[in-house]
Amino acid sequence: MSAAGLPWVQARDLAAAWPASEPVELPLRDAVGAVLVDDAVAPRAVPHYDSSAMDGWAVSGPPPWRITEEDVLVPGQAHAVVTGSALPMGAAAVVPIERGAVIDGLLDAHPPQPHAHVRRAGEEAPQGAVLAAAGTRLSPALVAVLAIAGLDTVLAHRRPRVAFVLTGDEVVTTGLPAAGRVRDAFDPLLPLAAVGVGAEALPPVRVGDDPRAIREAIASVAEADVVVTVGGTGRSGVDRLREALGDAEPVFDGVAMRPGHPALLVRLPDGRALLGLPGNPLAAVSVLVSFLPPLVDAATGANRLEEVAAPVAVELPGWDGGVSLVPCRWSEEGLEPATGTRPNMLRGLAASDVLAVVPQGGVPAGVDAQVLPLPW
Ligand SMILES: Nc1nc2c(c(=O)[nH]1)N[C@H]1C(S)=C(S)[C@@H](COP(=O)(O)OP(=O)(O)OC[C@H]3O[C@@H](n4cnc5c(N)ncnc54)[C@H](O)[C@@H]3O)O[C@H]1N2
Ligand code: MOO
Repeated sequence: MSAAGLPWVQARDLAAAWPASEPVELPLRDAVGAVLVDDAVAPRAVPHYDSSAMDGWAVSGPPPWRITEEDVLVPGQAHAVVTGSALPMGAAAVVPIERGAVIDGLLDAHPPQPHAHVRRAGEEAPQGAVLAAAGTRLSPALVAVLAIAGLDTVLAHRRPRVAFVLTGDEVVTTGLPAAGRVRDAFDPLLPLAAVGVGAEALPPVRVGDDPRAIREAIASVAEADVVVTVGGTGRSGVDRLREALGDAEPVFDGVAMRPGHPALLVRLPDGRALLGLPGNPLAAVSVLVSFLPPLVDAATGANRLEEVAAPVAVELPGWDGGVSLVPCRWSEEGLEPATGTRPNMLRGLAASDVLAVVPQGGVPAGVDAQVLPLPW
């Protein structure tokens, strides 16, 4: 195995330097994961009217209260309300249904505190408040905030669409494969991992080890912002990815990382990014988790490479050739490396929470290692 390749950190920086997509006006329904170009501002107070927080009666003045259907209350009057009802003018508080009794049209209850069970207009946000600042990635909860405030669209960099092109004549999708054949490991793992890092995943496309078919498959996913291929990154006669890529501009071809050293990133002639994952499943995930998050962040103009670190429970030895990505699980003692982590294996990954990034010198027990969270 060759140890040559671009240092892992530099390869991440190149992915993170990808140009951002053009901002678009997005309906809120499509805005989760998008990054705001402008501040999202409350067009009016939230909530925009005084309302009841309980089913019961809006009341004015001290008890007892005569029940009325008038929209304007004077002291001594009560009006039936449900949760969310606009309060009648003149109402000072709400008496919950379980705290009052009506006899002969007269409501009696303990006198409520002023504003008891009343939601005041503007109590969540005044008009003009910044609900989400420019540069914020919209979570589902933030989109709900914008919807409640009455917004319909936002100007944002939408989350990039990622297409997967899975190569390999030997890959089968059902049943027990014969010797020399292998069951597909990547659908739905890779699409869900892409969603987990903030992208939108298109259904995977499958092709054999044929350069023309690979080229056509890449062209067929024109709606994707990032194309991720799997397999064919090697140098054998059946590894045809580079041939399929033709004149695409290499950004990096080979990274000093283990597993995953054949990783490649190219700029397609139309400017889109193509990330090539090696076929070995653990290597493929290691490359995806290393380079898709910075590509997604860059596409949305976010450009943040968050570094998370945690102590390791036992020494993690280094590798002379570059960075090792080691599947680990959290324990009370720190990160514990999994077993079953050869590049073609998956059980160690399935038992892990993160990939620890181990530099050439290794990480002694008790010392922090950078970690990449597994995106599921
Ligand atoms: N002479 C050398 N041989 C290899 C080297 C090397 O440096 N010199 N590197 C090894 C490493 S490391 C890797 S990783 C692989 C890279 O392989 P490719 O990207 O060319 O991928 P394939 O040859 O197509 O497949 C490799 C392996 O992965 C399995 N595979 C492919 N697709 C799937 C799938 N959808 N689900 C499950 N498994 C899949 C495939 O059957 C092979 O077993 O090269 C090494 N060799
Ligand atoms: O580098 Mo390979 O990608 O170990 O399996």
